[in-house]
Amino acid sequence: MVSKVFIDGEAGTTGLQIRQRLEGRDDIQLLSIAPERRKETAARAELLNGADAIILCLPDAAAKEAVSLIDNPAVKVIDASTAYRTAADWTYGFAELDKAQRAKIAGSTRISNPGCYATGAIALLRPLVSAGLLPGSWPVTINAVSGYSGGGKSMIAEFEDPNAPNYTQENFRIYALPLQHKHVPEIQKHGQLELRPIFAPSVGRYAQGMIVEIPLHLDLIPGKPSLAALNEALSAHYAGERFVTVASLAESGAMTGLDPEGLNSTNRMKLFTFGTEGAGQARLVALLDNLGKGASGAAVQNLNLVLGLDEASGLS
Ligand SMILES: NC(=O)C1=CN([C@@H]2O[C@H](COP(=O)(O)OP(=O)(O)OC[C@H]3O[C@@H](n4cnc5c(N)ncnc54)[C@H](OP(=O)(O)O)[C@@H]3O)[C@@H](O)[C@H]2O)C=CC1
Ligand SMILES: CC(=O)N[C@@H](CCC(=O)OP(=O)(O)O)C(=O)O
Repeated sequence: MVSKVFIDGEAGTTGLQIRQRLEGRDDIQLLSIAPERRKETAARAELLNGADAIILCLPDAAAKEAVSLIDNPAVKVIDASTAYRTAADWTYGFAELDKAQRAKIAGSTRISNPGCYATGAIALLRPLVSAGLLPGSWPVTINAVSGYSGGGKSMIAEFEDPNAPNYTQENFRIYALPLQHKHVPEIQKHGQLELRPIFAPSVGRYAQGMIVEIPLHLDLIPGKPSLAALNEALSAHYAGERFVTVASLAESGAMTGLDPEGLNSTNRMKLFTFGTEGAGQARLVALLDNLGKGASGAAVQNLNLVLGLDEASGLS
């Protein structure tokens, strides 16, 4: 059976990458809208209701409008925006969240694709909170760096196009200084944190690739977990997963640095537990492609699940 898929916002950064991942597949027929009609309500409504599955790659307001245009109850929706990531009636599209999530995604018609930073942070936090190694009440801080494609077409122009009104020659900057980044609510909810985490993101002068890290004072945490215990809990949680892997303590211990571009163009994420055993501190790190497991790759993984196809189709 061939499933009909419509990507609303297919000309954007996330939409284009999803399109590239789906093109050439014989189990999927891509429905397209004429570029000049891509913002016309009537044209979009027809495709939004005529597809088996749709992927929304739009700003939040446009994503909400698209959802309001759907009246065919059979249509399966994957939304890449922030609009529904903490909504109770939507399923969070991180298949590796816990043992039940994959089946929940497969059985849902409303799936919110996680934020890129949130994917890394939740991947590190959730298993440790679930295993009781990190109390949900712990004051968590999260630091991260992203390539500029994370800001979509406008940020790509800011860094690449000297004629863009916002063109910059900066090599690096921190941002989200009022501590109100849009990913914080989903990190808090799906990371099972009672306290709102402090999130300190930054962007560098490279296109794509992301590092998300959580430093911990292990000696202050009840039970004083060891680095090995953290590493074991992460490894156990992701055992058998194809797209999320955990470096062994030996591998992490032998490393002298980490390149944020290391998993570019893949749907993979790798987790590391850095530190010196016995020294009471840990630096937990997630490496992923903000446009891969952080966006388009995850969207295709969710599409495969919801259509009952091989979860890894079109993904590496
Ligand atoms: N970039 C990333 O790393 C990630 C992005 N996302 C999310 O995905 C969504 C899309 O982001 P991104 O691809 O980066 O953004 P882009 O700005 O690159 O693309 C957005 C696209 O949506 C189109 N669009 C805007 N409004 C409408 C509308 N009313 N009707 C139809 N099309 C519309 C835009 O058209 P036009 O071409 O005219 O501008 C553009 O093509 C956002 O919600 C973002 O938060 C999620 C994870 C990661
Ligand atoms: C570098 C940069 O600006 N990144 C974006 C986040 C990436 C993104 O688009 O967030 P979603 O995953 O929620 O769509 C930001 O911080 O707003």
